[in-house]
Amino acid sequence: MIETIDLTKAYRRVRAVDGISFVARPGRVTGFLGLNGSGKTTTLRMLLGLTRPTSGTALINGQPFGELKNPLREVGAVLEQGISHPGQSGRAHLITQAILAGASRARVNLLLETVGLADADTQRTGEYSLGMRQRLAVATALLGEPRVLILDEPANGLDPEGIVWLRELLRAHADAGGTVLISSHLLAELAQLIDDVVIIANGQVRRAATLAELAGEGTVRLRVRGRDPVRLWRVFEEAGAEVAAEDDTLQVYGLSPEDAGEVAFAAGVPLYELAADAPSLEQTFLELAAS
Ligand SMILES: Nc1ncnc2c1ncn2[C@@H]1O[C@H](COP(=O)(O)OP(=O)(O)OP(=O)(O)O)[C@@H](O)[C@H]1O
Repeated sequence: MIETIDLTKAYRRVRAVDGISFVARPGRVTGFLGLNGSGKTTTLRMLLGLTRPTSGTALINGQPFGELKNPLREVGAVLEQGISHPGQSGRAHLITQAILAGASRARVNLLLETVGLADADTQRTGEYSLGMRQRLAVATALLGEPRVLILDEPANGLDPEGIVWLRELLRAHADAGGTVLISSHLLAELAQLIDDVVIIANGQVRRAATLAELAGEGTVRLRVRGRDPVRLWRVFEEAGAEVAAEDDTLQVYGLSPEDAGEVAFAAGVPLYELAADAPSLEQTFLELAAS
């Protein structure tokens, strides 16, 4: 379980994180989403005891990171910056980290298999691709068999096969009762991976929901074509809609198809086409993340 309560980090000029409260539950994969600079990394760093909050609380399994008795056995993390020495092989890196985490050589072997690096274990990490480095970082995070996983932009650099691998790994972790918090600036990148979403903007939570709930939200877009686009544009705006044009088709936001039809009828403009597009998840995310 991960919980933040009114968590805040102020730098001299910026409130990087501004009163964030959310929960990531066991058995669920939670996507932590926001545009660049919205405060994701700062929040994750506070959860991991790497940045001190200005105020508020960040808890892992009910305790601040600094008070965890055996942190490497409770929480594993993949942060954005590289973690390994470029001259060290993947295996050597994992063995060093295993000593810190109190993990066995057998676990190192198992994890090299799990993350698909068994055939590249003696290669220097400096020669690894970005995707291989992400796999090594995930293996490192899993060394202490932690129940909580925190991953900052782990999908960066992964090819489609890597995304499938990550999805299966995170799903198995959550199904076994683990808690997973995974950040990204693209919802599309995580849509296949996550159960819940927490969307932040300017250091504040804009929406916390299940992915299924979010899929039912967002502004429906109407595509309208009629005899007199200029007049249609005006009457739709007068009815409170936002309107944009693409060739002779109007894109209308904020009206139902029924209302748009009635407005056009009242204005005496025959319609040739009226279609409603459900918003994509990405569009709904952007509406919230840019607000
Ligand atoms: N050490 C720092 N000193 C001053 N400002 C900082 C510091 N760290 C972060 N910030 C600012 O805080 C805000 C949030 O940054 P943060 O890195 O948490 O965002 P992010 O959502 O992780 O973005 P990205 O996806 O680009 O990593 C930004 O405006 C950033 O410039």
